[in-house]
Amino acid sequence: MSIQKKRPVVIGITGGSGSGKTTVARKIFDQLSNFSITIIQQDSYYNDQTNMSMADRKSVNYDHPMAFDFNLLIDQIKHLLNYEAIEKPVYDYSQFTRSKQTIRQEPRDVIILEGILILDDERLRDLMDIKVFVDTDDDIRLIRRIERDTKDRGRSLDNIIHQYLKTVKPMYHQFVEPTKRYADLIVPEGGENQVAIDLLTTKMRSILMQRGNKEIKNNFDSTI
Ligand SMILES: Nc1ncnc2c1ncn2[C@@H]1O[C@H](COP(=O)(O)OP(=O)(O)O)[C@@H](O)[C@H]1O
Ligand SMILES: Nc1ccn([C@@H]2O[C@H](COP(=O)(O)O)[C@@H](O)[C@H]2O)c(=O)n1
Repeated sequence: MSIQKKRPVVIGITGGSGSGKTTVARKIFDQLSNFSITIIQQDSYYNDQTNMSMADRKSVNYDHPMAFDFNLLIDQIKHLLNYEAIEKPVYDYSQFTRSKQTIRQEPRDVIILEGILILDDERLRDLMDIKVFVDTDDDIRLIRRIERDTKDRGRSLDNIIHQYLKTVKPMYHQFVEPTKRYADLIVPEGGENQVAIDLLTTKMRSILMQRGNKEIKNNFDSTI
């Protein structure tokens, strides 16, 4: 086995809202926690809308590729690939824009990139070693979204249903679902699919070994 130049492994995990992307990302994180590892969420890279009125911010289509700052995301992933730290933006759902604060993200050997449209941009796809699509039926995703957005994002049922019918569902079928063709692996049952999680972590370990990335015992430094 030839040793390649040390470089972080990037795994992209996509799928519709509520499909189980975050759950899969966390399971991979846990299984590879002996490596230096982090999760980057595409939601952190929603456009900065500080200069817009609240009414305008609320009317944005958050499921369209134009809602995201892909240039910043790609630029920051490239820095992490060069083992350079970044100042990661923080998204504030309550304000529908980026917060003033940023979080310093130190470089890691494993980068899990998770979000609804990460496979939509070819430049971003080209930075990934493994691409995964979490495939979950629309009705299940809607139920999960209702539960999450009422509890965690303070949204009303009327608002969630209106947004789902107006943008979330049509954008899923227009932009998210078509990126399935770029995936190396399609995972039904999301985080409950232990076989898929094991296959992915085994492959990632093998790439990490090939690149000379070492396991760190008691890796207290790993962050999400
Ligand atoms: N396979 C599964 N079975 C049951 N519930 C799940 C499963 N995967 C995820 N969930 C739950 O569904 C909700 C949405 O999952 P999450 O991973 O946050 O989705 P996403 O990141 O794609 O929006 C969470 O409450 C999570 O616990
Ligand atoms: N202000 C916002 C920003 C985003 N959303 C929704 O978040 C979804 C993506 O996040 P997941 O964790 O669910 O994948 C996306 O479908 C947006 O509609 C929002 O509602 N409000």
